[in-house]
Amino acid sequence: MTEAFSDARPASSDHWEQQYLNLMRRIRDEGDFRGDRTGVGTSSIFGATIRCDLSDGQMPLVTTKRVYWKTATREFLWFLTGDTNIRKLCEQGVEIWTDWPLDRYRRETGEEISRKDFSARIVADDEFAARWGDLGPVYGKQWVNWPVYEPAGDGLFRQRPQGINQVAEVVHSLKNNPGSRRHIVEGWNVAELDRMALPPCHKTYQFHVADGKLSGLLYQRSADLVLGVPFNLWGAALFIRLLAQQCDLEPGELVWMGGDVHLYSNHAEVVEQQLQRVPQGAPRLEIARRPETIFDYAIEDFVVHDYAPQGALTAPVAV
Ligand SMILES: Nc1nc(=O)c2c([nH]1)NC[C@@H]1CN(c3ccc(C(=O)N[C@@H](CCC(=O)O)C(=O)O)cc3)CN21
Ligand SMILES: O=c1ccn([C@H]2C[C@H](O)[C@@H](COP(=O)(O)O)O2)c(=O)[nH]1
Repeated sequence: MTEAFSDARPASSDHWEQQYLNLMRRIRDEGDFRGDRTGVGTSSIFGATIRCDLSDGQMPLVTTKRVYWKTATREFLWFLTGDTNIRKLCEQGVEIWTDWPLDRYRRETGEEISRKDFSARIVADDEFAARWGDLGPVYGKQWVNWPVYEPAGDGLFRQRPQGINQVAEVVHSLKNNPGSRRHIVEGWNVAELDRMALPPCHKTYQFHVADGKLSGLLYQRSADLVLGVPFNLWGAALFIRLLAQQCDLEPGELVWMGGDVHLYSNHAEVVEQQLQRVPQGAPRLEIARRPETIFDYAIEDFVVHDYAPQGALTAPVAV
């Protein structure tokens, strides 16, 4: 390659987000079109990787459209509480999970309530929230309270009052045995999948320490590239940042691996618009406080610098 040619390359070609856009383009051009569970239809490929450097506060925050990183952060902090009821999300104006309980409510009662009214009722009415707002034993429950059963004699089993806190265990293992190959947080509890509103998509996190740096790998079995993945990349990077801070490590790299990575057919127009855009800037996350444990962060602790996203692109979510 000549000097002149290499200078002519757009500065963005080594921007991490180019991997995201290249994947989007590849699925658009080469994906297998099929009907899917939601009835919307997708183009899909199997197996993809995105790698992002997290040094100096860098975050994989998509710049070619506005991504609500505070919403994604609130969702992540909610996972860490172990809560599985959408009420705490709705209270904060986070509606990304509301469509699933709403769908069930409409199906079971036949009532044509709007999403706004449903969410308001979840917030206002304890009993209603308990009856209709729970997603089943999804992410948070498995992360911090994976159920354990122990023999109770006579061939019977009882559930231990406290399940396994995988997140606390990973903090412990990172601090005490950094070279371990077993730093894993798993959401795929096979025995409980049928009680979950949706089986986990970002199902397996693995962490790795080398040279004082903490890297993380997320295996996501099913990936809505337009709506879900920007949130999932943020969440996975945030997970690394929180663990790194708690364990006195520097953030290393995020490796994202997708299984079935897809574009919903009703996102086609958004995809075309987004593919015209060029990634710009390097947003950074500052964590303003170091709380006692990984379970004590609050939304106010997070400040994003240098995020000037291109215009919002809205797309419908397939339920
Ligand atoms: N089809 C589908 N895609 C998903 O990404 C997804 C699911 N289902 N089901 C479970 C969760 C819920 N997630 C969601 C749901 C909605 C948005 C969404 O509508 N995002 C908009 C608005 C964000 C906001 O309201 O703040 C966006 O423009 O990113 C994102 C992630 C991710 N997951
Ligand atoms: O964090 C998430 C949660 C969900 N998704 C997407 C991936 C799929 O489009 C749907 C889930 O449908 P399944 O039939 O269970 O695969 O939600 C995501 O991308 N990220």
